[in-house]
Amino acid sequence: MSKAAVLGAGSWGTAFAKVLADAGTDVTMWARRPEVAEAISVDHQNPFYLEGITLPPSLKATSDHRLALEGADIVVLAVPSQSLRENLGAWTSSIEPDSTLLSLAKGIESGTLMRMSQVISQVTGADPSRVAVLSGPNLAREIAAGQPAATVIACTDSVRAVDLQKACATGYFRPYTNPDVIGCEVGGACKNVIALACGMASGIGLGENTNATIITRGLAEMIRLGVALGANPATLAGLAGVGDLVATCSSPLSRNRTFGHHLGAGGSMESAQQATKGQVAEGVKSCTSVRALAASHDVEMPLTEAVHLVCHEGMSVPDAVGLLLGRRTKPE
Ligand SMILES: NC(=O)c1ccc[n+]([C@@H]2O[C@H](COP(=O)([O-])OP(=O)(O)OC[C@H]3O[C@@H](n4cnc5c(N)ncnc54)[C@H](O)[C@@H]3O)[C@@H](O)[C@H]2O)c1
Ligand SMILES: O=P(O)(O)OC[C@H](O)CO
Repeated sequence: MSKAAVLGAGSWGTAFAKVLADAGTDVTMWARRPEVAEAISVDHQNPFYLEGITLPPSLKATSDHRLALEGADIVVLAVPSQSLRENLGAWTSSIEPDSTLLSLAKGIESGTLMRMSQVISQVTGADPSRVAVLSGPNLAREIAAGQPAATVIACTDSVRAVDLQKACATGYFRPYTNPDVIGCEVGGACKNVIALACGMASGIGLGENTNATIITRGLAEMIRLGVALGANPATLAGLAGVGDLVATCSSPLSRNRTFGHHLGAGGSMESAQQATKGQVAEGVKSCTSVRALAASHDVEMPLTEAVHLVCHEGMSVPDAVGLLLGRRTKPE
């Protein structure tokens, strides 16, 4: 039986730990706060992030990362992108030498413009073949409630990908393997930015035509960037691209969409942060890093640019809409 450490006990870390436990994997979670670890181990609940969900009694949690990592052959990294490097620095010496490192985070690191798998290899020294990424239309609360969904596990080492697939396949969660790590990471990071744009549009009262237009043109941006970085465009036509875009851009459960909606409705960055209940809306920081990554590869990403201008340079949402619609016309 595989032994997994899930490092991070927020919404997705908790929901994915439940998936692993339901699949028969031995799981120990690490939570930053001891009270979160205690609620998971003793009450089989995580009321801080997934209120009302009962967790499997077999799921254990600790606030000591060394205990979680002891003997783990799967290490699941479930903290926000911008905190991964710092957290990994503290965890690296306790990670088992040949374990597989699975990233759940969907973002691009500010400043370095690195994908999460690159950060993981750089900080831990792990060969890239040991690093995997999980990404797809996976809103945590729906998965935790056992609603059927699929996902992609990307790893250049197909044996590790299949081992991970076995460790998390359940009657409600269907993982597909894919060797395209870059495509999965680009899809996961970019869809959050596009979901912010969809939320902004709904916040100013725009309807489904606008939503569909943003999703479709957002996909075009994502594919342009992915191809420039070496991704297979077919990955972005799959669960980790279109699939995740549709789920995140359409659901009120999405923190990114909710954040954007509050900005569109006239709220401040601070009130939008409160609306997401302190949980991470990765696109707010990643819009700037994705924009910079695109610029460094001469890739045009006008929606990403507009989201950056609204979030970080004080542009109003109506002005951003005007900017986008005022661009020169061109073939599709
Ligand atoms: N929630 C979802 O539906 C979902 C689904 C798929 C992927 N993801 C991705 O998974 C990653 C984690 O998301 P989440 O939903 O679990 O986030 P969250 O905000 O719900 O929880 C974040 C967790 O990381 C911990 N943490 C450790 N160091 C931290 C730091 N320096 N700053 C902030 N938190 C820190 C927090 O204590 C918390 O347990 C993100 O990249 C997100 O995009 C989320
Ligand atoms: O709540 P969001 O916007 O972070 O999106 C959650 C997941 O990434 C959906 O797949």
